[in-house]
Amino acid sequence: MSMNVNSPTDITPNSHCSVNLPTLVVHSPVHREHKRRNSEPSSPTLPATPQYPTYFAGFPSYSFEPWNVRLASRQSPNRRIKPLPSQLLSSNSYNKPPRRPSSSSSSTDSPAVSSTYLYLQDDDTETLLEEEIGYDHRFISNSSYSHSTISNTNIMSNSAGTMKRKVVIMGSPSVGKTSLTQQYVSPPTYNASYYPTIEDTSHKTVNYNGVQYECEIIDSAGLEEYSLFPGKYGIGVHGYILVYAITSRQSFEMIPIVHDKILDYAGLEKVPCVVVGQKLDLQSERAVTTAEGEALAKKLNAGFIESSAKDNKNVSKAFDVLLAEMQKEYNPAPEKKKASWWSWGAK
Ligand SMILES: Nc1nc2c(ncn2[C@@H]2O[C@H](COP(=O)(O)OP(=O)(O)OP(=O)(O)O)[C@@H](O)[C@H]2O)c(=O)[nH]1
Repeated sequence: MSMNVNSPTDITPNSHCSVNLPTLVVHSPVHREHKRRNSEPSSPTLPATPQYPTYFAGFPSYSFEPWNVRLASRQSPNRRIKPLPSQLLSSNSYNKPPRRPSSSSSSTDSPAVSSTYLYLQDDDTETLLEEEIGYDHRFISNSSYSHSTISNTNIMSNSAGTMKRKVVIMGSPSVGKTSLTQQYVSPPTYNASYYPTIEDTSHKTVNYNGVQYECEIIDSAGLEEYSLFPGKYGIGVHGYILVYAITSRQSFEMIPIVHDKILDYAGLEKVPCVVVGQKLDLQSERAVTTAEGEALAKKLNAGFIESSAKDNKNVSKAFDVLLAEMQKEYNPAPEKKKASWWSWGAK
């Protein structure tokens, strides 16, 4: 606000005027932090806030201005950053979702969510201020913001205490993903003919380690090295079966690539996985040793098994290994109570 001042007599104690004075703006880290914490009030011209009635209810609303906000997901601080989806940029405002519970939380189960980082980009200094949020990727990847589909597996699927598990089977073409799935879901099923899969979903209820799981198993199309990772396989998925054929070196080399794509998409350091060396019956054509398979699985922090869908060998074990990995991640056994000091003396 400014006003021309003609002479000193124009200025009276009550005159509504101000004089243009140089303003010193200091953008200290404290100032930026203050800005970040007080980013709540937004311009009245901003479009309406999208509503997330169930999942995001009860969390404080965050409003951002498009020129200094950028949302990115990443696995670790040095990883590549995904661009902000246009629909979120245009929305400008959303409710902050709940934090992702850590695997050590006392909850019996955890939601299949991805850790995502939210960056507030300071317009003056380009400093990235970040805030970790627990975040379901459907939030950004589904342009219709259809939150009715968000899975929160903290909730038991029914009164009998069954837990839902969504599993995706991935790997190179023709390694035996479909054969493995079919043999598991409805044994004995084995088809020597090869029909490339586009996508197939099947269900099986299993009891593992005293817990009943309702598994949704998605048999995906074979991936090539430069295939784009299908985003839908990074959403609400609890675990992955990464399949190669022991007869194909190339399919084995695809495993870390697929694994990396999954982590990249999910923005996580770790996802429950089992590496499966398929076609175990074809020993004479073996191109990948068991030790190599084990070493790779260890490197990827995954379970490992070799199987033959043809002979129905280790097929259900492959799924059990994944269930074990998922149990470790989502519903670990409660820590044993430490003996208190007085109980030592009582012995
Ligand atoms: N010898 C042997 N052949 C197998 C085994 N599993 C699958 N096959 C054969 O390998 C071929 C491919 O099997 P699929 O199960 O269709 O492989 P896939 O990985 O689902 O293939 P895509 O749909 O292209 O991704 C078929 O001819 C199967 O009969 C196995 O354990 N042993």
